[in-house]
Amino acid sequence: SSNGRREPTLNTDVDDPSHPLYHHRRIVTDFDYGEILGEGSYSTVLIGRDKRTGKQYAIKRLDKAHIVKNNKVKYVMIERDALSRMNHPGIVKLYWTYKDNRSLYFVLDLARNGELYTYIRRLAPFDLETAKFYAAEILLSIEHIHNRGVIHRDIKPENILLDDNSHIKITDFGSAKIINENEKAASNAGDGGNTAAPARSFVGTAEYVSPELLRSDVVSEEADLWALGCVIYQMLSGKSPFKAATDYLIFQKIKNLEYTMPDEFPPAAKDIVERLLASEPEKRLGSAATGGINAIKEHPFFEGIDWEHIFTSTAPPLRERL
Ligand SMILES: C[C@@H](Nc1nc2c(c3cc(-c4cn[nH]c4)ccc13)C(=O)N=C/C2=C\CC1CC1)C(C)(C)C
Repeated sequence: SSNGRREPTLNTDVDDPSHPLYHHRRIVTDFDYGEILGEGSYSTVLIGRDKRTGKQYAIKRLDKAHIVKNNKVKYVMIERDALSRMNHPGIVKLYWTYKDNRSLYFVLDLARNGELYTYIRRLAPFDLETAKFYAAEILLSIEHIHNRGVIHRDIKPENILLDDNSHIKITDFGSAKIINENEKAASNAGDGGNTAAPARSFVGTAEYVSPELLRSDVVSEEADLWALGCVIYQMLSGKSPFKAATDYLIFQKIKNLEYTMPDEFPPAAKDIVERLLASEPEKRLGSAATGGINAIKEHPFFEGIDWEHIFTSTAPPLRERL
């Protein structure tokens, strides 16, 4: 089988009484709705409580009219398809979807400790062990996303949530790209230049955008590894590597690879960040040419990480609990 079984996409005829999951479906009145956790451009994420079980979830509510008016239906379907393929502790799980006459609802894991961004802003620079731990969990989650034929394309501290035990949950697949089988095969056949449609229309968050996207080259999995490099840099320095007053100036810095390592930057981390922040995706640590994701796992920066058990281990104390 190909790497990562193709999970069935979320099957809507769960509303059909003959569907095996018919009795598991949910409707809007099954939940009490609580505080708003975050606002996306086309969505609101709020706390939902399942009236039957009392369990709390994050509920992403999308306004149907708004989505249709702004031609975002495709992105909503991609997000739902991408989320439905995921089955990993480091990625928010999608439990059900339902709709009413105004909105679409996604019911997902609630990550009670919020965004990694909040911790970086208040506590960075992290000590090396803490940065190593979170970098390892992010890497394993990115590996799973890629194995399920998805490129996230918007990995950043705001989309890396922390659960009750301060383990990560990657979220927001609204910018994801799904590599369908024949595209993957073709790009493996080496003519990736023209089959993997270069994602020109989309741009993630300026500070984490990969140089290949700015050159409007083909964007592949390596774009998520570039973003990982930015996040490691940010955990260990407190700021993202390519900062500037405007997006245009940020893009210039990225294209010219204009970033500096602060003096106090831990040497063990300097090398891996430099190898992840490689302009050419093929030369980037973790690309197929450099040995894939295993080449990252084997880097000395990750010395001592127990890859098999990290998600069930005790997360390092993030000094001050928010
Ligand atoms: C990134 C997103 N923000 C958020 N999205 C989700 C959260 C979430 C939780 C807190 C939080 C929890 N405690 N304190 C803050 C703050 C922001 C959150 C969650 O728990 N579970 C699933 C989520 C999203 C699922 C989505 C893939 C469909 C934006 C800003 C777009 C609304």
